[in-house]
Amino acid sequence: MSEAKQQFSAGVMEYRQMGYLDLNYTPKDSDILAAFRVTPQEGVPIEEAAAAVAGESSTATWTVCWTDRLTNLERYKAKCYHIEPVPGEPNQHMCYIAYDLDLFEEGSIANMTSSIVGNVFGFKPLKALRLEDLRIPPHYLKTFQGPPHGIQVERDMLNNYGRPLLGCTVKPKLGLSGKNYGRVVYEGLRGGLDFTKDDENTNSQPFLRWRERYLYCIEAVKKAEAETGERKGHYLNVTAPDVEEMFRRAEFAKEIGMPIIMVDFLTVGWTAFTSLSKWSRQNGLLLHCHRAMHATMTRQKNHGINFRVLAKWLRMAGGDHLHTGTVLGKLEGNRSMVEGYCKILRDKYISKDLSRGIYFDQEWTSLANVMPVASGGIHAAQVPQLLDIFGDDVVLQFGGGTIGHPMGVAAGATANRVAVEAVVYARNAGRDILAEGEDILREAAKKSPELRAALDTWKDVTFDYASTDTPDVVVTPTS
Ligand SMILES: O=C(COP(=O)(O)O)[C@H](O)[C@H](O)COP(=O)(O)O
Ligand SMILES: [Mg+2]
Repeated sequence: MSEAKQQFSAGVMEYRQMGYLDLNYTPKDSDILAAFRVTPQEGVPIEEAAAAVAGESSTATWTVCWTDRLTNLERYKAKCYHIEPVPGEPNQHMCYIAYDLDLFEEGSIANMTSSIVGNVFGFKPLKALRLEDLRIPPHYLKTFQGPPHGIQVERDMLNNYGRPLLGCTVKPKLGLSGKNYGRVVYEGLRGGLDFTKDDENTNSQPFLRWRERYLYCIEAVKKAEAETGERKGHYLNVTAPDVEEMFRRAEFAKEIGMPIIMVDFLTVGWTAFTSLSKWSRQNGLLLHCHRAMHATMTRQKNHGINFRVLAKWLRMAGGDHLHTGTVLGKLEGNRSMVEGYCKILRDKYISKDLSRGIYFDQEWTSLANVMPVASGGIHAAQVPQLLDIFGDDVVLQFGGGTIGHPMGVAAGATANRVAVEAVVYARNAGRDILAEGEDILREAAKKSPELRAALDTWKDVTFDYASTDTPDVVVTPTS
């Protein structure tokens, strides 16, 4: 039987016979490309596993369907065009798959995720599957709005240049009354922070309903602005049980004059998030994005979705801030990986760089960029390393590292602000902030009892655990 005829004979057929493996295919500029880490079940050849991933994430099912002949399946089939073994991991291969642009609805991350990370992750012949990276062509990017504002507009709104922005998550994150909550916000902002924020699960619980929290927070922001002459903000979390309620909260945040809101973009879902992003641009509010729930899919190296893919989708759907991990703090984050996420969020063009886990070149066309947020178990003594890792365009968020200060919340905020200004000043004067970091902070602490107390309290606190997610290819610097 000829190959074409065989392809349309009734019965079950291997995916590679159905044309989902095409190692001679040259991807088109307009194709969406995906890099999958594939671990097949024992006895399943990698070529079949790779073809199945391409098939199940595009047009295929488990048997031949006569309706396949009613369309141009050749065009709509995703094609695995390249397979390579993962160094040091005998059961894993990187499989590169190309998808035709017309497989995806314009401007819809919901549609893209239902396709590329849909059913295929539960497919029985695979032991594990991880989406490591995507190449999004300009043709598709231009159907997205992207971040409502971006880094430059944010700095202009805040009139704040040349240093990292400083934030703080209110703690305890649950249980405070509105008045006490507002006091933390006011103390943090008057002490020198630019932002304070609701935590991911601070929504509208019985002990503190959202409207009351919003009113106490705006009062604190306005008071701190009047006292310091600086622009301040508190990210009001608008995450809500339904979309209508989410917008009710966002509208109220705007009405009372808060310049920024926040949302847990994964738990509200891509459709709700994309609507909120468009609303934020139309209404001139910055949109901070907390990534609660991400580690359920990003943390294990052999299965799930790498965070860099979530970061790309977030930049497409449109957030102004995104949590990226801190490298040094209490939560997962290998340095090379975090540097890669920051490049994805901030740069206009990103080159393939396997040492940072970046599998494709990526041109961002005219989409605005996103401010990374380093948050989770960080404190003033780490500012030299944080500045070395993140540079200036970042929000450094110290929750416990502000509110846990022995002299109080405002003193905690002052310690962080003094540390950041001293290290930025030293760097700008040409000093080596990594080698001399401790001296730089100790010198600054001579005139700042707040910083001295912070250093004495936290200087030895580190979270030194092995990362679960590291690059496959480690490039050692030559000089
Ligand atoms: O509550 C905090 C940090 O509090 P603290 O500063 O007291 O540790 C944030 O929710 C985490 O940063 C989230 O993690 P990530 O930023 O990795 O998404
Ligand atoms: Mg939190």
